[in-house]
This record gives sequence, C-alpha cells and structure tokens, in this order.
Amino acid sequence: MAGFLKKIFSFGKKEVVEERIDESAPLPPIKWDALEALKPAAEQAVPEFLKREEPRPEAEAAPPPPVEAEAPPAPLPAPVEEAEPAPIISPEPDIQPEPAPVKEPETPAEEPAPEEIPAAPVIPESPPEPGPEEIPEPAPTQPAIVQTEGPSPERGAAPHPPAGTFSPYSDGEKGADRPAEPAIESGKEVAPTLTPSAPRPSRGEGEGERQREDIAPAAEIPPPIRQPAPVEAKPVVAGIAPEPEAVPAPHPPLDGEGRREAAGWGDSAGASHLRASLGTSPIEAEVKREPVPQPPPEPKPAPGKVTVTKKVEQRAEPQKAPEPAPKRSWFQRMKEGLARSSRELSGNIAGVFTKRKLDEDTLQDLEDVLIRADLGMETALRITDSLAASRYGKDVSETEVRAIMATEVEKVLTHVALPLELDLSHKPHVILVVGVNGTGKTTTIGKLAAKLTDGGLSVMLAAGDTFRAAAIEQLKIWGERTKSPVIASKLGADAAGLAYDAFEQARQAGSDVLIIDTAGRLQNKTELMAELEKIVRVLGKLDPEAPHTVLQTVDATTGQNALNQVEIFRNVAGVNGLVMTKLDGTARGGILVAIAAKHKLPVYFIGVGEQVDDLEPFSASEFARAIAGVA
Ligand SMILES: Nc1nc2c(ncn2[C@@H]2O[C@H](COP(=O)(O)OP(=O)(O)OP(=O)(O)O)[C@@H](O)[C@H]2O)c(=O)[nH]1
Repeated sequence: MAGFLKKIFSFGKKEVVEERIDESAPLPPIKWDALEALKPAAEQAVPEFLKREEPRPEAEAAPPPPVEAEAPPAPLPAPVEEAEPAPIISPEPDIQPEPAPVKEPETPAEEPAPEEIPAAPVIPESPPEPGPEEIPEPAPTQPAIVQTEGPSPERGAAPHPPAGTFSPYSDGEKGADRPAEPAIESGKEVAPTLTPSAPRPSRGEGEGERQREDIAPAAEIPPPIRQPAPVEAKPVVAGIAPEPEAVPAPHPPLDGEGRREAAGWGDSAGASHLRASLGTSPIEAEVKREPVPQPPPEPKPAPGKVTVTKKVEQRAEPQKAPEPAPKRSWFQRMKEGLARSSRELSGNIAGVFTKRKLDEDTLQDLEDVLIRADLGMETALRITDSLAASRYGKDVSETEVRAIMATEVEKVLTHVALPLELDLSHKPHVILVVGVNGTGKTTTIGKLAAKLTDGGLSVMLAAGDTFRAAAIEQLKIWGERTKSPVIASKLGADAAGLAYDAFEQARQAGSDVLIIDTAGRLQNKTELMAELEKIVRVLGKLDPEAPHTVLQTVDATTGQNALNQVEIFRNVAGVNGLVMTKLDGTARGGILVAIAAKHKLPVYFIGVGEQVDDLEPFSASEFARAIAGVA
C-alpha cells in the first residue's frame, strides 16, 4: 500500500509541508466523540441500515428476491400444486416456515426428539434417519419415508429441513403413494382419497394442522430464525421414527393414522397397497398400534366370592328362588275364610250379652243373631235351648255362648260329615257332578280325580258340559294332570248321549271310576234341569243304580240360596252328597250347617282353594270351631 499523505495547513506561515506517514506507526485511537460532534445529523452512517429496512414494508419488491433465494420452499405453493395435483401439497408451502419447536411440547412422549435433532440436517434427504440409528431395521423404512417426503417438489427447490420433513409427513402416505408406487396409482381407493380435499381436514386433525399453526407465526420470521427448523423436524422424525416397530412413539403415529382415516384410507386395501409398495411395514405397525381400541375395562367384581382362573370371575351366586310361603293348612285357610262370618257372629253375640243376664229377651236376641249368620232356624234353636238349660238367669259371657254354639253346630254336622264311599262292585262307579254355574264342579272333579288316581284307582272323565268349550278344555287339562282319559264331544252335543258313551267306554276300559261333568245351570231353569234329569235317566239304562254318586257343589259364599239349590238338584238329579266349595274365601259358612240340618246330606269334601290338593274331607268339629271362633 502506498503511503498515506497527510496535509497540514498552517494558516500563519502558509507553508505546506508534506509528511510521509509512517505506516509502521500505530494508528492513533479514534476519538468517536469528536467525530460525532463534527458530523451533522444528516450525514450519519448508521442510517444506512435503517434505510434498508424501512423500504421493506413500503416496497417489498426489493427484498423478495433475496427471500426467495433464501427460502424457496415458502413461495413454492405454485410449483407444488403444479407438480402434484394433490391438494395436499399446496397447503404445505405455507406450513414450511414452521417454528415447530413451540408446538413440540404437544408431543410430550417424544423425549428422544432432542437427541435426534442433530440428525435433522440429514432429514432433508431422509428424515427418519434418527429412527434408523436407534433401530437397526430402519433401512427399509427410511426409503419409504423419503419417498413420502420426496414427492414434494418443495425439497428439491429448497433443502430447508423443516419444509422437506413436514410436507411429506403431513401428506404422508398420499404423497408417497402417487409418485412412488404404481400399485398405488392402480388402487382406486387411493386416487379418490387423495384428490378430494380430505387431506386438509385430516391435517387439521392431525399433525399437519399443528404444523400450520406453528408455522403461521414463523413464516414472517427472518431466515436466521429458521435455523430452529431442524428442531421442527423432531416431531416429524418422531412420527417417522416410530416406524421401526421398536420405537414406541405414541403420538406421531396417531397423527398419521388420523390422517389416513380422515382421508378415507383407513386400513383399506389402498392403505395396504401403500404399505406394501413403500415397504413401510413399520409405519403399519405404528398405525395398528394406536388404533387398537383399548378393551373396555372389565367390570369390577362386586363384593362377594370370585373365582380366579385365567382371570378373576365373579361367581354367580346361586339365585335362591324365593321360597314359597309355607302353605297354610286347609283348616287355617277355612278358618280364615270363615273369619268374617265368625267375627261378625262373635261381635253380635257379645253385643247381646253385655252386662245382661240370660233371660228370654237375650235368648231371642241371640236366636236372631244366629239366624242372620245363616245357621238356620233349627240350629239356632238348638243353641239357645242349650244355653238356657245351663245358664238361664245367670251372667253369660260371649265366650261361653260361642263355646256352646260350637258344640251344637258340631252335633248338627257330625251326621253329615261322612267320607265318600265308592262301591267298586260297579265298574265303573259313576259319579255325576252337578251344581249351579260356577260353583266349582269342574275344579272339584279334577281334585277328586287326583285323589282317586293317587289312591291307585283308574279314573275316566266325561266332559258333559257341552255348552262351554272352555269347560271341555278345562277338563282335558285336569285329565292330563291326573293321567285320566277324558271323553268329550263337540260343543253343543247332547250331554246325555255323551254320558252314555262315556259310561260304555269306561266299562270297556275297566275304569274304576267314571266322573261326569255337567253344565252349570240355575235350579230354576226348567229346560236345563230336564236335561240333567235325562242324563241321569240314560245312565240308568246301563246300570239301574247309576249314577252311583251324585255330588252337588255348593258355593259357600252363596248364602241362603244354597238351600234352594240343594232342594231342586236333589229332587231332579238325586243329589246324595255335597261338596262345599270356596270355604277359603269370604264364606258364609253358616249355610252349610243349615243345609246339613235341613237336608241331612253328607258333606264329603270342602274346597279350600283352587289347587289340586285343596279338597279336604269335611270335619264337623273343625268346621264348628272355625265358624264359632273357638280356637
Ligand atoms: N277359592 C276357591 N275357588 C274355587 C274353588 N273351587 C272352584 N273354584 C274356582 O271357581 C271357579 C269356577 O270353578 P269351576 O270348576 O269352573 O266351576 P263350574 O261349576 O264347573 O263352572 P260351570 O262349568 O260354569 O258351571 C274357578 O275359577 C275355580 O278355580 C275353591 O274351593 N276355592
């Protein structure tokens, strides 16, 4: 370098002296303060920078060129779209400038990311490299990933790591599919899924969206800031890294899969094609892992006993069937059925003898009470006479009156409380059952058949109630239950003819007993009663003594009308025995005493329920105590 001339002006002497500066001499220190003072504000050198920056906002035309040069990936939108018809690529350019580092926290599980960051630089070519380092298998995987990313021309334009890694990943398989594998192209599913805008929504759901969000702010960040880009690659890398099955990366695969599903790829054949063609089996593995639905938590065994085999199983506690309430005895049922009658009677008796000595008036009052209880005039007089004989003129308690009543009622009933006797010299012994509608004929037949069959007798049933189809079916049911053959005919058939046929068949079958049901009828219905008379007459043709037993069912709740019923049926059909039914209900049991006293007909059974074993032999004492309210 030439020497530096320094001119010194001497205003006094006007001498010009040229001194040659010694180059070797050290430069004097610059006095900045002095310079600043000397220079006018307009001449400041610093403004140059300011000027450069200011113009940017005004006319960015100037800056653009450098920007493009620096970050070609960003402006790529246009080229990207041209290169790839897929809409997926177009959005990518916007995303490239991502400042991913900020979002990374979203993918927490990816701790390895920081370590892999250094690998990021390699990413542009093969982003998944970090993965391979960790896992030996990655070799095949990397290429797959590369292809995926490769399709984005963005890379070619700009080696920017983030852009490259992102675009391929976001579009994922799609991008890779198209360019890389013909198989994919052939796949019908692939094309449709890629073309539609599906990828966008998928991104929104998946990683792509995150990246966008992250990127948006970063887009304006100057180039130097982009350096963190490699960091951005982390998520991508993480997503890819999991490809090797060994990598347990959780989140990234989710994104990938989410995209697939959103785009309609799912596990479809298209997806499989992609995998096969790309050889990204690891990715498959990842995708499969994540989607695997978590099995619903097994219900906790309830407190109690459990069985431990392969797993803990609740031991089903044997459901104890509710134990049927112990069946009350027939007497208890009868007693309860007669309770209303008994309470009413006892109350009335107590009312008669309250603070009163036994005299004619009290005896008359008692007689009225007993008659109103359906016991009948005869039975009432027996009771009052008995009471007067022993207690006349004395104080009498209600309890004493009830005791005397029980005794007298029993005396009345004892003569009728007889067991049913069957003369088996007659084959069959024919039992004709008659009664008013609904008094319990068919039910009583069933119960009786059960008793007889249980006793070893062969029984045949005849459905003589040809007026009601239900009655025929009802008897058949009883026949099945008691294993007794049932003779029946068409509805409306002649009942007498049926009875005759049944008798013959029973004879031929050698049955011990033939029980013939008849239609219910009111005793005042002359026609029906005539039919009943005809039945009896027809049976007598086969055996003059048949029917051997004529049972009349009497509803214990009927009241005084029962007396008339028995009267008529006895005259028409020759009733020679009674069955008092429904004594378990709200019975007016007193009528039984009246019937017994008047007609002196044997009472063979009482009905105390609807079940097969609810037919009990009649007991005078029990009935008397029950109706008198004596324990
Ligand atoms: N509580 C109770 N119900 C009875 C008893 N006997 C019969 N029944 C019921 O009374 C109803 C009439 O009984 P059935 O046997 O059909 O009377 P039925 O005399 O044959 O009737 P018809 O054929 O219409 O004349 C049915 O619901 C029976 O279950 C009994 O002793 N106690």
